[in-house]
Amino acid sequence: MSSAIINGKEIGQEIRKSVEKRVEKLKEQGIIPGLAVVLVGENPASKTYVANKQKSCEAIGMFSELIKLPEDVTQEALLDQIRGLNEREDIHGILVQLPLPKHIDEEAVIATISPEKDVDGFSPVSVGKMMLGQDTYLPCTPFGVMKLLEHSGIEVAGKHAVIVGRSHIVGKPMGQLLLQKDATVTYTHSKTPDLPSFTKQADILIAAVGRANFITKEHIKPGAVVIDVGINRDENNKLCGDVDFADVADAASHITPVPGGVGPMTITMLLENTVQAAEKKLEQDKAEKNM
Ligand SMILES: Nc1nc(=O)c2c([nH]1)NC[C@@H]1CN(c3ccc(C(=O)N[C@@H](CCC(=O)O)C(=O)O)cc3)C=[N+]21
Repeated sequence: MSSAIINGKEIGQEIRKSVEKRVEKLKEQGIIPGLAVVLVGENPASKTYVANKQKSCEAIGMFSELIKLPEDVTQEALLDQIRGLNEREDIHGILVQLPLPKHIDEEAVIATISPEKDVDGFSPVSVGKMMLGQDTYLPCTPFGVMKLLEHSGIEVAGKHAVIVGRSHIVGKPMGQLLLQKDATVTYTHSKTPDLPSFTKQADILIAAVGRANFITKEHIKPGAVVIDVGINRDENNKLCGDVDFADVADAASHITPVPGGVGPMTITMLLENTVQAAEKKLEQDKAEKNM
């Protein structure tokens, strides 16, 4: 069997074009969508990601501001920064780059982001609304995976989706979004015995374990759709996913590469969420003026 490679870069570009049109519309009404990115410390990977996010914002005419704080910033100073951003009229979305240094209470930081500006979809309010199927910002990576499936013409309803990994930011919400589209969902994780016996039942397999080349063809049912959310470095420091692409590619019907699969979609959905935040704020401001 030969598999179709799902091109996240291309699909992401296509979506970005339509997001860019919405940015132009907002500009005609005097609004420039603004994203604040808070970066704590000097983690080189975080710096690269943050630079990519800023570049992507600017490429479609959005405004992005980087708030760089030292590694030893206090919890209170960080919370103050976020409270300040919550109040800013020109900032529609706030993203605090994770992970944060160990002395910082990550949960408290995320909970301080105003839900109206939580374009990452990580805050307790956003997560709760997502679980209830209410209107909210969806976490960018799972949201991006849903768009990849949609744009690739892959039906989700009635399929068995197996998620490997249960992180708050990928595995858990990924299962919810698939469930909302009528998939049957199984969660697996590090304590799942005989993992291949579960993954081999997957019509759609989501690999979000954070271990390089962990998923091999022994885990795959022939014809399965394989979505690789991992971003790891192999022994040669080369970027690679959680899926051993060369091993799995022939067995899968569709597969996402790393790089060029899910990663570009994560950033695309961050742009989408930020533009949506700006649109919502404009609508609200208009409604208030008419009262
Ligand atoms: N608050 C927060 N929100 C995040 O969304 C968030 C975060 N913290 N911390 C780190 C992770 C990681 N992440 C990536 C996004 C895009 C690519 C991406 O575009 N990757 C390219 C390759 C980039 C390269 O070449 O290094 C690709 O897969 O093709 C990767 C990683 C967002 N994260």
